[in-house]
Amino acid sequence: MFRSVARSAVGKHLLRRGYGTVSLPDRKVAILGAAGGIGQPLALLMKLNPLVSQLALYDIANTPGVAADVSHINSRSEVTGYVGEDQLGQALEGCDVVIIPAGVPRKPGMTRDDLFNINAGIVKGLCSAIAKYCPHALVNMISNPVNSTVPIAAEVFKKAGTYDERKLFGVTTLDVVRAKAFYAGKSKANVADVNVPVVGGHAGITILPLFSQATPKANLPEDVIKALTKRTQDGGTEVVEAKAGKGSATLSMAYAGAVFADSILKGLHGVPDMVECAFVQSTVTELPFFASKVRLGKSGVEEVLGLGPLSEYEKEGLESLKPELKASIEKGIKFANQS
Ligand SMILES: NC(=O)C1=CN([C@@H]2O[C@H](COP(=O)(O)OP(=O)(O)OC[C@H]3O[C@@H](n4cnc5c(N)ncnc54)[C@H](O)[C@@H]3O)[C@@H](O)[C@H]2O)C=CC1
Ligand SMILES: O=C([O-])CC(=O)C(=O)O
Repeated sequence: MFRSVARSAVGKHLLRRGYGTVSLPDRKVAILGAAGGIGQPLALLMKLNPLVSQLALYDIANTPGVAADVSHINSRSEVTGYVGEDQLGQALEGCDVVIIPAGVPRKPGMTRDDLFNINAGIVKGLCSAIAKYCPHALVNMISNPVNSTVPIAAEVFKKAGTYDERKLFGVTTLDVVRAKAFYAGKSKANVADVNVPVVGGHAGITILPLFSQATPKANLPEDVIKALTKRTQDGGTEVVEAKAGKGSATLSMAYAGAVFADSILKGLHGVPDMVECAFVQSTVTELPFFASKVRLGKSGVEEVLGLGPLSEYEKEGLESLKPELKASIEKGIKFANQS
């Protein structure tokens, strides 16, 4: 364990715009896979979050350096690095939120499902440890294929008797981030004002942006909506190809992961109306897991919101995505129960 203490002078009594003037509670956040392409910038961004008091950085290698580096930033949280499986328990103990970007990324020509064979086992092992050491933590799953790793996590928690559907999230925020950026580009709206829900799952056609509900309204023609939809669905592949064998999205994902974790922490803190899209246990469709808007609160998911009115194009997209999403969910459930 590598403890690098750089407590900020302001301690837990913070006076920050947006966080209120009251003293902030202690919150421990762990990042599993913290030395990776996503893990490192995500560690940086979580170090900047005043709602975090303890930041535990865990990986199978290289965490001491990342923890030492991040710990020198003069913000609130105390940073501790943990390396190797025998330190995983210490990293997790007392955690309120666990963020998981552990596992291998895609190379050109691969689908997210091609990562299943390696990442399913990694996620299963990490979730078994979460069930043991911090069974009440909220879990933000980034590792791909999210459409399968979230069901794997749910099964592991069910077997351990710790499953709480309000506390498990597949992080699909990057799809929303991309949809917002691409829509702003076409509609000429101020990107900071743009909102676009993205539902379904997190792979190819299972990613369904609802541009008919995008705000500010722009009345974009059908061919532009179709092109925006395709670009959002292929956003990950666009980055994988541009990186040409050096991995997939890391910086935009770290940003998205930090945005989502901030909303989760604000929900825990009682900030009202925290709504994010996420891949959660759901009855919105006949599928057991589905990404849609969820209202976040003191126990995690407070309410899974419905899809709202869909255009004909989106209705078709919804029906087309279901078989693939169903198969990915079932693959995860089967894996968790057979091994
Ligand atoms: N949900 C989403 O929107 C996105 C998900 N991803 C996924 O995130 C994952 C990580 O991507 P990168 O950070 O680019 O990969 P990376 O290879 O740069 O980093 C992964 C890290 O995980 C660590 N790791 C491997 N096994 C581990 C274990 N058992 N316990 C703890 N750490 C372990 C590695 O040592 C490495 O540091 C990939 O599966 C990728 O597909 C990537 C982008 C977006
Ligand atoms: O495309 C990938 O493999 C990584 C990912 O999930 C994304 O960037 O959306």
